[in-house]
Amino acid sequence: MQLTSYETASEMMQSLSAQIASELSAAIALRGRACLAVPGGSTPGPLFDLLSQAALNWANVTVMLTDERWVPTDSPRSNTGLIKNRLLVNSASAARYIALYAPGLDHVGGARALSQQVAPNLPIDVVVLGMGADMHTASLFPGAPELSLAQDARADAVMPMVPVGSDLEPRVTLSAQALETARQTHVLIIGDDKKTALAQAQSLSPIDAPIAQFLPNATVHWSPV
Ligand SMILES: O=C(O)[C@H](O)[C@@H](O)[C@H](O)[C@H](O)COP(=O)(O)O
Repeated sequence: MQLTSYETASEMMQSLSAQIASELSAAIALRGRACLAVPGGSTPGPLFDLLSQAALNWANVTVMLTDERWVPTDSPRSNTGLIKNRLLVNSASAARYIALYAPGLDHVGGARALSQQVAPNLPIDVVVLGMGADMHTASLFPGAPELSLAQDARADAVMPMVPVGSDLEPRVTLSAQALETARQTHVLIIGDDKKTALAQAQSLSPIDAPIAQFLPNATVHWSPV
């Protein structure tokens, strides 16, 4: 794991956006196309604002979420809303987007159907992971009954998940295998509570701290505020 600390979130977002753009350009130069997976939540909005303006051949980039809340895409809880408003704009509006939501299906049937769409795009070239203070990443939640299935190397590309002990909605998540096989892994976190959680995760197993599985190959980007 490499930890890069920044003084401010703004400095961190600029640096990470430039790194991602360069990694996607390199993937396009090598293979003609690139796949980018990004988190939802409250942290990455400013990263998306910058990345959407990056000069690269977005028509050859497939964008997907690392995980999605199982709510209609016009819900304020939908990560797709965030992606459409802040990433798939400017130059990045030319990118192809695979939404991790299927109207008319529940999160279990939806995960099965979406796996067929996601699998041909693997491996991911660049994944950005968020992390909660409980050490979840994507929607791999500690304590969830579905966690070990999503962490099985034979899991479908997209798996259902219901966070435990909260009133959060059901979700779908990329499987641990789909996330772990990414060619470049960035973890993006802000604040002292997440730095403490990161340190704790390094000595725990992925069952207790799902982020732990991805740290050996990750660059972690952290700023205090
Ligand atoms: O849909 C989501 O909530 C996520 O993709 C999730 O994994 C997120 O990255 C972490 O929960 C951190 O969330 P914050 O950035 O809001 O702290």
